[in-house]
Amino acid sequence: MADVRFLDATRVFHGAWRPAVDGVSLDVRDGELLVLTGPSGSGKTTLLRMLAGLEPMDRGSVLIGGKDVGRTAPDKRGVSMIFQGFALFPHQSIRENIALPLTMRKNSAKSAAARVQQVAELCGIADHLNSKPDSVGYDVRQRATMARAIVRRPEVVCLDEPLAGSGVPLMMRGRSPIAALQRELRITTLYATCSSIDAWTIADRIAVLDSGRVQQLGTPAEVFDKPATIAVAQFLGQPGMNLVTAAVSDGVARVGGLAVALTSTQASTLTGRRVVIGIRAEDLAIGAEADGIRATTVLVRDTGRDYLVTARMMVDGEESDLVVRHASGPVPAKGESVVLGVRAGAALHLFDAGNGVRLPD
Ligand SMILES: Nc1ncnc2c1ncn2[C@@H]1O[C@H](COP(=O)(O)OP(=O)(O)OP(=O)(O)O)[C@@H](O)[C@H]1O
Repeated sequence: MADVRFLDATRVFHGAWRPAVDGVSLDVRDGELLVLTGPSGSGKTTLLRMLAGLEPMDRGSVLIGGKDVGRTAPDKRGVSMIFQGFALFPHQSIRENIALPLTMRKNSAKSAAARVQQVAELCGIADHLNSKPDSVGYDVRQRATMARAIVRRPEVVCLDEPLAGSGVPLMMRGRSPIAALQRELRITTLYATCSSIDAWTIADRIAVLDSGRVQQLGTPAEVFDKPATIAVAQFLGQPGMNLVTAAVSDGVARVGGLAVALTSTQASTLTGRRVVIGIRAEDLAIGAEADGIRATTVLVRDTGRDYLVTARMMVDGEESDLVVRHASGPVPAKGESVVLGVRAGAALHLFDAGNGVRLPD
């Protein structure tokens, strides 16, 4: 096993107007499950492919276990890469699927069989080796995917959207056997996903990418509680954070009936005269404050547990939508006027509207 270090890793595809991966410096700890997340096209796959040696680097370097592998052939890097979906061949048994990386390298049949058995036992699927992937459950299929990834004893495993297209329902995805197995095996793993929910539930640490750059690196709680940029705030959470632009005068940001006093450090850090106030849906309440934000309900969605109410407000002549998680009390009808207040004790997030960076708390 090994740690991984990207230093200024950069990849510019021919004809592209900006780098796909743009000066990424990132340390992945030995034995860690690091989730790379961010919107589609943010550079997750390209970064993994650079680590695996499948994509050249235009600048920067990548080190595995302290060794620069820039000139090391992909099959000598000790990186195992699993692409989208479970990627198990349906017509082959689980035994054959796990053995594939060995048979492709012409290992002797005897040693391959012994290694497959060993890995299957390690992954808790020895009883299913003769089954076809479609005839076993979700848990076994994920474990078989991981078994195939580690059969050649890699130093690092890369999983690129392993659940995409797998038909795994969202409610099951948080209970990830891949993540559970990774914790048992403690093999350094990079896991790319567009799903902030997957990232939140399985990661030791999350790296949020946007436009090829790492926006923030931290534990799920750190990143969720204190998003470093507007891009991270928008991306993480279901629904994403409400963001409202407010003008600042005399150290106070005002929008609708909402007034937020900036600390002196925040005021001196601000590069312009506008902030973006971030409020999570669960931190807003309907009809809580007479001096709250006046808005009109435009959409009400029943989640089964509560309601997500979208209310439209006008800010400087422009429409802006806020989503409120509404768990109790009368549900407003579409078209109804409402007043939105910030719940007592709720965390408000302040960002510099000029550069999108979080203001110091
Ligand atoms: N082979 C390629 N040639 C040209 N451009 C590419 C190539 N591969 C990726 N890109 C571009 O590089 C950027 C990053 O793509 P990448 O696939 O790494 O992002 P991603 O975050 O993994 O997205 P997704 O989640 O959709 O897979 C995108 O703008 C994409 O269009």
